[in-house]
Amino acid sequence: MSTELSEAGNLDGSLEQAADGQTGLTDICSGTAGSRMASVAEYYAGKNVLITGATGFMGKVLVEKLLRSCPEVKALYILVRPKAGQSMQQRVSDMMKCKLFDRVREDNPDFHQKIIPISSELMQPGLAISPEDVEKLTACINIVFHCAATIRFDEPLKHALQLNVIATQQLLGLAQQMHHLEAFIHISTAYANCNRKYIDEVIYPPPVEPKKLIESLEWMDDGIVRDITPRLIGNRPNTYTYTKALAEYVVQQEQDKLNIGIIRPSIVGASWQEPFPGWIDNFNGPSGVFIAAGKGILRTMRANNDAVADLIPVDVVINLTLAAGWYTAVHRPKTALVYNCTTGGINPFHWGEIEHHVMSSFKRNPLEQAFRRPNANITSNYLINQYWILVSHKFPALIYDLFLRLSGQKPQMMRIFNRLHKAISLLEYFSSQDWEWNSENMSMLMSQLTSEDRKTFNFDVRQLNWPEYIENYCIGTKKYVLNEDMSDIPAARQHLRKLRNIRYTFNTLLVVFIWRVFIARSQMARNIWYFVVSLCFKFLSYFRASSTLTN
Ligand SMILES: CCCCCCCCCCCCCCCCCCCC(=O)SCCNC(=O)CCNC(=O)[C@H](O)C(C)(C)COP(=O)(O)OP(=O)(O)OC[C@H]1O[C@@H](n2cnc3c(N)ncnc32)[C@H](O)[C@@H]1OP(=O)(O)O
Ligand SMILES: NC(=O)C1=CN([C@@H]2O[C@H](COP(=O)(O)OP(=O)(O)OC[C@H]3O[C@@H](n4cnc5c(N)ncnc54)[C@H](OP(=O)(O)O)[C@@H]3O)[C@@H](O)[C@H]2O)C=CC1
Repeated sequence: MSTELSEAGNLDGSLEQAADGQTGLTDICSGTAGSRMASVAEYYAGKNVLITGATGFMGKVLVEKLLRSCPEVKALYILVRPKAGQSMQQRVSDMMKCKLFDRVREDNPDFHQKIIPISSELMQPGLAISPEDVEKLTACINIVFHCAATIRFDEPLKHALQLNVIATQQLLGLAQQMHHLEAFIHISTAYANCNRKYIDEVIYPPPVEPKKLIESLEWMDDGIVRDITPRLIGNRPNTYTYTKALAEYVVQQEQDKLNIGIIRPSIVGASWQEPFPGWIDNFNGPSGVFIAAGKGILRTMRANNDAVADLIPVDVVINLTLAAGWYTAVHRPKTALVYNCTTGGINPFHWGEIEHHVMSSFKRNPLEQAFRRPNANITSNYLINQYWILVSHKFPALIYDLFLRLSGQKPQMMRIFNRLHKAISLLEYFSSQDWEWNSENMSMLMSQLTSEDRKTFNFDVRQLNWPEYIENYCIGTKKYVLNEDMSDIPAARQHLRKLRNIRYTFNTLLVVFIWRVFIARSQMARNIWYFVVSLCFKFLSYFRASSTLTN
């Protein structure tokens, strides 16, 4: 069945035309030449904006930036579902209380009036939006930002397809009913085509015709789908990148009916400048790795020191997204424009450098209650990594769990390491190789902005100072993810000193113990020991004699 499905996709000649969606930048624009162009904030003034995924990491930053830098925006309609026992209203009200919105709150304490939550479960038919809400949205929305997705790397294919592809199709259907829609901006990922080494700003032919895949998976039970997933995703590492590639194709299919922009960010990290340097609220991507290393839990990971670490700050992605929304609506490109939102080609930084700066930052600003002193190394060698996993992860976990057991507590360290190893194994694909992205459209977009907009919606990553960014990122994980207080840093340093002393004591005891075992069992070890000790004595007496002579 898997072969049939993938072959069906690959043999479909019409798919090959998808790549032809690329058009020269000079002939894509129509309309506004000659007249004074509205600035980005002026464009959003009086507009009704629809956002999916507004409760997520990037969605929240998008909502915040729109409210802060486009204060005349009319309303933000956000699609939200109830979750984890919380109603939609409760979730939105909690979100608005979050620290991220402090600056907006200062500027406009009533900012919440502009946020209009719409109940929606994207996995349901019709996105589970009520008919009244559909009517409201189709009557007033001017621009759509589609951020919602499952970003889990271990998501079962059916689920990932339902959310990342089918929900996108449904949203496109809704968008087509909108009477005043000016632009549809879809957030994809720079890794949608990670099966290629060079990635252009085009939509590549999808690995399979999405419609055929959807029809085929419909009748299969979860077990069959799980079995054929590796064959279907082929040389992509997970269902996430696979379904994001399919989603791009689905979006492109509507380019004749809608003005479309597709944003492809690489690895989205903490904010660079706005609203605060280092803002981050999750463990995804590198953040979890940094935290695990800062806590002294993670000591080794497979990554290529010399590979480019294509991190991109979340505020850069959002600034580019808003600018792309403006450009798409104002210039109405004839085909969907793709923006590779990456740093590697413009201001490259490597995993080896990240390792160095993360470690030194956590030594200066330690996390509270670290398990061990932060000291992580990356290596591209499988065997060396396995060795360090054994010595620096499993062995200490075993000892710590033994200590917990003896003191009547529940052992937990081995379980933590097993989860960490699972997470890391899913990330290593991305940290062990590099890709080259063309990001001409990012430069083109920048050239279209006024100098004022270039400052307000800054996505010029040439200005990014990596060591400073990484320092703020690490501090951000401490402040905003772990909710640790900066005033506790002296205590955290004291804790690290204690850990260092424990390590020295432990190492000394270990050497003495091993030596005692050897001495007790082997005549040769005893001879070596006496030889070394007598050599030391001779050296000491020579040293003493020569220093007495010189005095
Ligand atoms: C050696 C140190 C020096 C550093 C230098 C080297 C650094 C190398 C870093 C390499 C990073 C490479 C990153 C590549 C990313 C590619 C990006 C592609 C871009 C994208 O488009 S999408 C965004 C990326 N998506 C993700 O990152 C999602 C990955 N996560 C998952 O798929 C799942 O969460 C995972 C890892 C399978 C775990 O699943 P599960 O066991 O079911 O756990 P939960 O998700 O429910 O989470 C439970 C609990 O754990 C916390 N958590 C989640 N992830 C991590 C983590 N990586 N580290 C630590 N903790 C983590 C999570 O918040 C939950 O906490 P609760 O308190 O809520 O229970
Ligand atoms: N983070 C990264 O490194 C990168 C992300 N991207 C892309 O950016 C976009 C945003 O990612 P990010 O903010 O990090 O992801 P998050 O996981 O933080 O947010 C996902 C959002 O989607 C919503 N969502 C998920 N499932 C459903 C559902 N069934 N019904 C309604 N809403 C749902 C979530 O809502 P809820 O709160 O209810 O779960 C949440 O608001 C995605 O399209 C992703 O592919 C691209 C490159 C890198």
